[in-house]
Parts: sequence; structure tokens; C-alpha cells
Amino acid sequence: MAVSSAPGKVYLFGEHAVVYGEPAVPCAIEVRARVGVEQRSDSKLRIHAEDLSLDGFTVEYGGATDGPPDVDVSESLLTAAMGYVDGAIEQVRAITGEEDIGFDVTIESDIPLGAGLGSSAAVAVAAIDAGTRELGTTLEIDELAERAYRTEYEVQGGQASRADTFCSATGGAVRVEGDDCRSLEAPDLPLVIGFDGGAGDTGELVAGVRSLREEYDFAADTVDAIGDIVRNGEAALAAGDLEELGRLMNFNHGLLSALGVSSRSLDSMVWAARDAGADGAKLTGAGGGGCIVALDPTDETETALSYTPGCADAFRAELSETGVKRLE
Ligand SMILES: Nc1ncnc2c1ncn2[C@@H]1O[C@H](COP(=O)(O)OP(=O)(O)OP(=O)(O)O)[C@@H](O)[C@H]1O
Ligand SMILES: C[C@@](O)(CCO)CC(=O)[O-]
Ligand SMILES: [Mg+2]
Repeated sequence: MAVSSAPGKVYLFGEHAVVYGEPAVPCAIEVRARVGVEQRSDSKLRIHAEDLSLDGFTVEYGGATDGPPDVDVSESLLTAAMGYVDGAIEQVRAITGEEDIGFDVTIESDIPLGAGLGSSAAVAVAAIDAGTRELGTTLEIDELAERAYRTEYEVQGGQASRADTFCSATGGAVRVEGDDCRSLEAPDLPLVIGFDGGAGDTGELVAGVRSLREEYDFAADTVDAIGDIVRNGEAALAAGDLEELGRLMNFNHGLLSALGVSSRSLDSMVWAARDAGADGAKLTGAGGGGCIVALDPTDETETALSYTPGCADAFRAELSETGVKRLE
């Protein structure tokens, strides 16, 4: 068996706009998905997921005579849950040319699902890395990131950027603009996360922004303006200027909100963080529900969030300098 882990991420700036070629700056954080892959003697795929919000499940399928997978969860939930793992295994088969090999895949993840912390990218990166190593191929990090991106691209209906997958594969803070992906020097940032306990569907949220952008020039301008925020944010990051970073994060949240991807609970966590004295706060990832990220070197924001109605969990996140880890 080969086991790899990969980190989740928060966006300092630029989610959604990055899908249309604007730059974005995500940072890997120390919450991880671990994926174990073991070759089988038949061509079936058996997936055991420990930490899905479904309380874990096991599914086995793939034989020619098999009916639908036999599990105790609704089919739509299952399809959503299986998409990235299936896609990652398809990449492993394509890379190694071993089209008929079956696998036992075990996933354990500390990253809440669909909450903006990049669980899909971490699962795709770790699964492709472990799967290829199980078959004797060790990928360069750039190739791993590219393969994981293709998985996200397909599952998200042809609309994805390289940001989440590159960040998860390489770790640290990164800058992604189209297919130009690079690592950034970043100071140790005082990141605080607020989680509303909910989730958003990345594919649907991306599609919503796409149609607004097609319908209204001012929505397209909003997307372009997010790109301008990112370019300013890079300079603030290089200078370690927390106050300026925070101001730009606040602005970025406002524009994401205008594009319809915030929610009442995300907005109230953002305001709780600002009221508590955070340098800035914004939603992270696709939005719709899930997490916000705030900058605050003191304990005030974490404490305020823990008393905020609609916030299910508040915690400090450490930047993860390491991307994929090859554990076994
Ligand atoms: N522990 C896990 N086991 C199996 N599949 C998982 C696991 N964690 C995430 N996934 C897959 O990732 C999907 C969630 O991805 P989605 O892109 O919607 O959210 P996210 O990556 O958490 O947030 P964002 O993209 O906004 O950062 C799940 O539906 C599932 O397919
Ligand atoms: C919303 C989005 O920009 C980030 C999701 O974490 C989608 C993507 O980049 O693929
Ligand atoms: Mg995702």
C-alpha cells in the first residue's frame, strides 16, 4: 500500500476570478487529507471514506456484472462524494497505462467537505500521488499538480483553475494565473478560520458567477477588479503589511458578495471578525457556505467567532510549508 497526504488551503485573494485568468493567492494550511491506495487482484474499485460528513462509508464497484453500488446513502450524495476519487483513479490509470487494475482506496481527512478549504484538491492530489506510487511511478510535483487539476476540471464541469491543486501539491503560499503557477515568499500569517458547519457546491457556484459575468458587463468588471486586488495583495504580502492585506481582503469579500457567492452566515462571521479587531476577513474558496478566513495576531477574533450565531467552529490555522507528503 502507498499512502500520501496533502494539505487544504485558504485563499488570501482571488478565488472565482482565477477561473477567468485573473491571478489568485491561496496558502496551504496544516489540515490534511490522507489517502491510502492498494492494488487489488481484480479490476474493482473499493473506496472507504472515514471522515465524510456522511459518517463514513464503504463502496465497491466496477465489475461488469455489478449493479449500482450498494451503500446506505442517497445516490446524489454518493455521486458527489465519489467524483474526485473516481477522477483521481482515472488519472492514475492513464498515467501508468494500467487501465484494468483495481484498487482499495482509504481516505481519512481533517478537511471539512465543500467548505472552501480545498478538500477536493487535497483528496485528488493525495490519491493520484499514492496511486501512481503504488504502481511504481513517482511523479514530479508539477506533473502531480497538473493531473490533479485535470481531475477538478472534469468533476467541476470544465470550469476550474489550477490554484487549489497546485497549492495543495506544493504547499506554502502560491500565485496562480492561468497555467503560470509559482511559489511565493510569505511571512507567517496570523490566520483564523470560522466555519459555519455548512458547505457550498463548487461547480454550481462557479457556474453562477459565469452566467452573471456573461449577462452583465459590471459583473465582468467586478471579476477584473478582483484581479487588481490580487496584484495589490501580492505587494502587501511581500512587505508583510498585515493592515494592507486585511483591507484588501475586506474589499475582496465585498466583491465576492456582489457576485452572489457569500451567505448570511459567512457575512456574519466576516463582520464578527472585523468587529473583534481583525485586520481583515473574507470568505474562502467557492463560498455559498463553509469558511471565512481572518487575519488577527490576537485571540480576539477566535473568541468572538466562537460566540457568533451561525459559527460552528473557530480555529487558528498554521501555514503548511509542505505540500504532498509521501508517508508510506
Ligand atoms: N474525505 C473525503 N472523502 C471522499 N471524498 C472527499 C473527501 N473530502 C472531499 N471529497 C470530495 O470533494 C468534494 C467537495 O469538493 P468541493 O470542491 O465542492 O469543496 P472543497 O474542495 O472542500 O471546497 P473549495 O473547492 O471551495 O475549496 C466532495 O463532494 C468529495 O467528492
Ligand atoms: C471557486 C474556485 O476559484 C476556488 C474553489 O476553491 C474554483 C477554482 O478555482 O477552480
Ligand atoms: Mg474544491
